[in-house]
Amino acid sequence: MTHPFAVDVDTLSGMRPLSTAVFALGSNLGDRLENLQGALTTLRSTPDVIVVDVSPVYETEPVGAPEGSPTFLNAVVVTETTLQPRTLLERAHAIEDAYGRNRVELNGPRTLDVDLLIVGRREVSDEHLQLPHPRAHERAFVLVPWHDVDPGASIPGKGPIADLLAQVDTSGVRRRDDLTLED
Ligand SMILES: Nc1ncnc2c1ncn2[C@@H]1O[C@H](COP(=O)(O)OP(=O)(O)OP(=O)(O)O)[C@@H](O)[C@H]1O
Ligand SMILES: Nc1nc2c(c(=O)[nH]1)N=C(CO)CN2
Repeated sequence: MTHPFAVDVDTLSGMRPLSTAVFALGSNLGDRLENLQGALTTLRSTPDVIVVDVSPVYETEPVGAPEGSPTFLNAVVVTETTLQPRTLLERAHAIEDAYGRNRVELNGPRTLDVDLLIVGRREVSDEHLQLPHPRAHERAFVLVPWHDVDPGASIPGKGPIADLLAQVDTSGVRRRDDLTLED
């Protein structure tokens, strides 16, 4: 006999809580806008991920990259999702791979970089995933576009992004109103 309080797996998965997951997109190789657009389109079509905000596109000076590296286009995408952090990282890697990302050269030019900045207030630290992203709080190319779409956001353990933004040098970050990511 079925227990009167039995709950099947589908019902349980339907009850998973929504978290805000924020992604940073970056490209400094190939058709940079097309690469960011491809990442956004793929995120939009990812089951259990709802895109709620997309930042303007910024042209940014490379940080920590080899001398003479091309400038990046960067943007931030805010989502609501029931997926777990590790699953989100897998989705991010799959999107990078689909856009020809070569992950051999550290900080080298890349067609597409998809970083997971936060997943709600989750903190994760293992060899594959760190949450919040360990460098998000110090990166103007992340904080400026993120602040545009969610000025009240915070990075767990680091504080409100508005405060973090006030502490970074934003001179290498220039909004490109002529370039927009489409729905
Ligand atoms: N929050 C995170 N988002 C994305 N990747 C992460 C995160 N935490 C850990 N990683 C790991 O970092 C590894 C290297 O990532 P990646 O190649 O994108 O680094 P990078 O873009 O060169 O530098 P950075 O991590 O500073 O942006 C990935 O394989 C991934 O497993
Ligand atoms: N301006 C800029 N600099 C970077 C970027 C990036 O997306 N934009 N990504 C890096 C590694 O992920 C290293 N340096």
